[in-house]
Amino acid sequence: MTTLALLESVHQAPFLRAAAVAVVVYILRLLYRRCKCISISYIPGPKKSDSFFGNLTDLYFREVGEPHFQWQEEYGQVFKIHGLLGEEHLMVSDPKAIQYVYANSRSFIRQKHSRNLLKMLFGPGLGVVDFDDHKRQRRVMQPAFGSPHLRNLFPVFIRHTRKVCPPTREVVGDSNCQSLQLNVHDYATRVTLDITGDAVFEYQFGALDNKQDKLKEVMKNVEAQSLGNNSKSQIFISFIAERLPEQIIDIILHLPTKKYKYIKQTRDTIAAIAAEVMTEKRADMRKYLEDGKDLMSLLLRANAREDIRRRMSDEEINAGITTITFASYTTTASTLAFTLWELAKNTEIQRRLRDEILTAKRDVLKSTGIDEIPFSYYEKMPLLIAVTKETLRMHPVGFMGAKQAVEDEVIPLSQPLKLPDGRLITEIPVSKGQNIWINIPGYNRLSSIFGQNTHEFNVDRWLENRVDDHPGLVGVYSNLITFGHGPHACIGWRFSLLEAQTVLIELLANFEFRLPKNYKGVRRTGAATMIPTVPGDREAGTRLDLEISILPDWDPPCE
Ligand code: HEM
Repeated sequence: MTTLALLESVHQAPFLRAAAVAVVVYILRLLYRRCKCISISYIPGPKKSDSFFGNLTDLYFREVGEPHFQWQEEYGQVFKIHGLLGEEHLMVSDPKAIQYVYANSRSFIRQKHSRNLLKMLFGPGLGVVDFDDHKRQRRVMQPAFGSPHLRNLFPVFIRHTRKVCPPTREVVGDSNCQSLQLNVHDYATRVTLDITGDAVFEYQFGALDNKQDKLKEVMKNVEAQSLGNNSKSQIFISFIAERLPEQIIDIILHLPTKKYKYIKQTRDTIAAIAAEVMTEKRADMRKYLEDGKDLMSLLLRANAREDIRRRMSDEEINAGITTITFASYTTTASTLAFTLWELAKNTEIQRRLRDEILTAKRDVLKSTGIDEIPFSYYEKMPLLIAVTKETLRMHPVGFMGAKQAVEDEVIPLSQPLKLPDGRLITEIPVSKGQNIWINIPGYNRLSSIFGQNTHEFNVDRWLENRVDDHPGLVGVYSNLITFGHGPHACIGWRFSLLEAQTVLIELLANFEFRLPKNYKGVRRTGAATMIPTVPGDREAGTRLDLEISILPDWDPPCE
């Protein structure tokens, strides 16, 4: 193609025109930033792996954690990595720096490509909006995720959890040998989707009854095949496309690539479900205008307000439903699957945890006559809590802490950083637009916080050493950064803990989990969240196979 023909096609195709403008603006911005001199060039860090893509190929193509741990080992808690076209990014696992970046939500917001991707998928929901819009939406939704309301939701958790066991027992029981290899992620996804729908919106997805095949199929594809970047050309297209002005990002969804085709399919499917939820609830509007603390009542009451400072628009409510659905069920399902994987590898811990669960069940049955451990009792189950914390530490599924400075800022450090010329610095000035990655996998493995051998799954660090006794560190739960920190920290962390623990109790009381006979490992793959995949076979989608067998002599049975 001649230069003239190329220019002509750029001129004629709106997307190419927008892309060309984005590249030019980007290069000018880069040059401007270089001239302005608040540079981080002097900070040590890994060499580029690729002259064009910098270290982004490490971040996207290697297993989640591998580059994070390697660089942390080599350069410490603060280092520089290379982005596309010579851009320089900061990566931090320093607790004080993390605290500062997360807590100052007016100075640091989600990186633009990540914000655009979420906006494309869900619209202007929590996680995408910032500043006053974020404060307003968060204030409306918060009561639905507080401890008092969760108490009301517990029966919903139990109801759906109990639906997992009978069909699984049937499938395993029919297999002649009383054990079977199953994709546990699939079961976890179905139960968390059903719990989210019912507990949050009183909507019955029916995934455990195989009613929501379309959504499940779409979501399986979107995570494994399109929300990450699987090739250099995908990194490049995402780089351009997801940096376009927010007002026109929707045109990207018409790009003829597999990635955006899946994203569009997903968006259309979940938007249709959100619209269905809204229509259904509006038909029964009076019920929601009362004093309920469930999310639907809170959203619809906010929608009906006259005061625009407290009102939520139809578009925001739709975005709220889709954001919560996605943020809730994918994350908790993968966390559950990683928990079962750790228990399959550590059979002695699995045995001890099952003992704790069965003892609790017997105690409760004896004292109350009810075969159901109330959630207030979970606090008296130290191993259940330790297994949960250790899994969240080892496998933080929301692994991408992609932040960007909105203005020139100075980030403080908890310990001095030694520069190559011998100088020690205790803070890092950054300029407006600087990309910062919170090294979430790396922080969760810091031995200064979590003790020795942090790459090993060891529940004793929580039982004996009480590593969460350190006061004033980061995170909303036990010094872990897994649920984020500050105003944008996970709104559903308590919901997720209660849900995962309830499902785990039921599964371990009924089944034993082992590594499958042809076990080839599990790959922690980066997409929008961290998902388990089969090593060397991303096309197989999100998958974690384990060998399951029915436990003998469990009484009373699960339903
Ligand atoms: C193990 C399960 C989960 C993990 C690891 C997780 C992790 C996270 C993280 C790290 C963030 C912060 C992102 C940032 O810094 O911008 C976040 C935000 C969020 N999470 Fe979760 N999450 C989980 C479960 C849930 C559940 C169950 C819900 C809802 C029921 C939920 C809803 C949200 C929402 C709405 C946000 C955006 C909050 C905001 O920007 O104000 N998450 N989550």
